Amino acid sequence: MSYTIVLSLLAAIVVPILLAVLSLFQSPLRKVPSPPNTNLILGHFDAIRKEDTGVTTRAYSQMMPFGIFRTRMFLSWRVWVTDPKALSKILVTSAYDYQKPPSTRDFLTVLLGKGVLVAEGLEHKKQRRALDSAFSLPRIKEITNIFWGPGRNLVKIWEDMAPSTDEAVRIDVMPWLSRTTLDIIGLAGFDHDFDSLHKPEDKLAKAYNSLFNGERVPLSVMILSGLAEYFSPALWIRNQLPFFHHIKKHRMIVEGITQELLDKKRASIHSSDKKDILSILVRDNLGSEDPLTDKEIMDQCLTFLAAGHETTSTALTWTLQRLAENPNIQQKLRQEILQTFPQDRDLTYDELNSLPYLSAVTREVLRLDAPVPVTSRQPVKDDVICGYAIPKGTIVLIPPSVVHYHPDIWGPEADKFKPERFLEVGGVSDVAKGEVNGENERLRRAGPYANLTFLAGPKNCIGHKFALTEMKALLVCIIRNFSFEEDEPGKVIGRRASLVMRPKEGHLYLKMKRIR
Ligand code: HEM
Repeated sequence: MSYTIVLSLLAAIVVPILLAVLSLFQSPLRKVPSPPNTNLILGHFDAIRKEDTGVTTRAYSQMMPFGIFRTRMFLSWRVWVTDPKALSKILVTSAYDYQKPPSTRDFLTVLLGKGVLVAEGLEHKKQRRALDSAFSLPRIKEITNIFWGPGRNLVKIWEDMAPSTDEAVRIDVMPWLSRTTLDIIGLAGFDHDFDSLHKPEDKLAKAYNSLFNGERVPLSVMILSGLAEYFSPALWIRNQLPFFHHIKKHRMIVEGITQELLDKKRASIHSSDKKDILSILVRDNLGSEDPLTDKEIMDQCLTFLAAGHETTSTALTWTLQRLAENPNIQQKLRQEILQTFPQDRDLTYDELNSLPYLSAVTREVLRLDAPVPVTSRQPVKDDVICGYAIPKGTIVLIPPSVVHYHPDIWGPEADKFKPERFLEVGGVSDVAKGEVNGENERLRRAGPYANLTFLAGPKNCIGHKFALTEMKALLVCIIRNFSFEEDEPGKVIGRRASLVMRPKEGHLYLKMKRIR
């Protein structure tokens, strides 16, 4: 009897693996160009994992003809797409036929619930419709004033840490920026003051750090996620690992706090004209023919907290590092801010956007250090991309960290930090926006798909205007008050992507000095 059970179990595991091996040999994906690799078991994944985020895949993409290439991860192929026409199909025209893979959606569901980041098809359209007004330009203009409070709190704390204009202090900027953006999303998202800048022991801040600042995703989780493509119980086994229990535990803490916020909001919704995202959502929902359920609203809250917090703080962390590495650019930015607005006061949305160099610096950092370096999709039916047959279920990877560094698109100095490229009339920026015809034919063809920081199409980042405005407001606060130097001049800071692309060592030290 037990012999039969063992045999059945073995068959349940071995047969799908054998079928997977067989399908590799029969797959039409074999025709997609692929860089060489020598690791029989892990395939290209081994090299990709060992290097800093983006380094290996950038090398692969430049080795291959432009537009599409294939790598192997264990027993399955991954197809990387950088061709603008193909990207426009995957992200825009056929966006709902290209879904997030089940293992990603399952992972995000454990982390955030079933908010708009996880939803697909009609469910996604419904959720996105419900959220659109809260993230529209007029709303962002209304909440820009909220960004200054946490910005000024940060400046005050850093002033206390760096009391003199003569002496620099060594500071890990990352946790401070993370707390600042958490406080901002608390106020702008829910009209709630977490004040995590002053309360490092804040329950939510701690739970969040545990969720996002944790260890690298373990190899076992990656292997089981890969295996799940052929053997679906692998997903269940993966979700029993301690890594997932850790996530669930901290998520429950975050969920408890957001439930309190939602209850408070509901209780006062008729008597308030608050402009925060949750108030607008709850208010719009009252008059909607197709309202979101309580659970759906809760899950949106978790999604904003996650999507709107670490992405922006990571982008700001990289901005300060880039400015420390480039003192001339830092000085030019400071000059623009001080000359245009000599008085230190809260700026409006339009005033913030009247600073072209600030805008160029922000865009250049988001190009080179895109917080989401790669995302994935899976076609729900067979398709053809760049002339190659792509069977239903293939994992298609869309890598901003490759596209943004491609010399064919961004020119021979693609890997250089050069905010000026966004200021040249008829230069890369205008061409990428599709506004003028530039000299670089490839860039002109790439148009909006040259810059994928916030992706494109119906599932693009709903918070991109929020994020850009928040980054600019915080940079104005910081750069007019402090200067930054590299901690170890010339040292290359490694990049590591878990959910967002952070410094590999888990911290980012800089030398900071007060300016006045
Ligand atoms: C620099 C900062 C940010 C970056 C680089 C960024 C990037 C992205 C990217 C690449 C996606 C698409 C992911 C995918 O479909 O695979 C996305 C989606 C999303 N982002 Fe952001 N984001 C940022 C800030 C924000 C902020 C501040 C918020 C909210 C306050 C936000 C809310 C969202 C939401 C709700 C989605 C899901 C949209 C949908 O699927 O319809 N993001 N973001």
